[in-house]
Amino acid sequence: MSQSLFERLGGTEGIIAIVDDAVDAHMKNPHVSARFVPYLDTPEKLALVKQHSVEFFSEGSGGPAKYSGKDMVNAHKGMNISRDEYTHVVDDVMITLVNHKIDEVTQKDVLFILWSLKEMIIGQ
Ligand code: HEM
Repeated sequence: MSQSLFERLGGTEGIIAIVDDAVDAHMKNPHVSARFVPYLDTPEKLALVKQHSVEFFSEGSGGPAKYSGKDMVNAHKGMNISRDEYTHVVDDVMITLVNHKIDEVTQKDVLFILWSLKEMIIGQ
């Protein structure tokens, strides 16, 4: 594999588009929408969370960005996210990757990263 994960996700532009569409999908997914829809009332906060998510996936995939958000435990602290909610968020991300025509090896790479973060996100 010669291209980095960052490159295979379409670089910064690609990751921005994926994060936008994944967050839209969370807003429409009845299993998790209540977690995300309130951010429509605070667009600056929504933009910051999206920016942090772009930085997170850029840095984690070999891109140039420096992540400036909270660590995964603290970012989700006090939310008591369930395993079911976690699975729905991962589904939304994977469907977004398919919609963006991201190849299957790259889908697997992202899935593994999301899976490896699971216990930092559930039940915090
Ligand atoms: C699947 C793995 C997940 C990853 C990699 C992830 C990643 C992130 C990142 C990078 C942020 C930004 C943190 C910051 O701004 O400091 C964030 C925030 C957030 N995440 Fe997640 N997340 C995941 C799963 C979930 C799930 C399952 C939910 C709820 C169902 C969720 C709900 C939220 C919310 C509501 C915020 C905004 C928190 C705030 O107001 O600062 N996340 N997440």
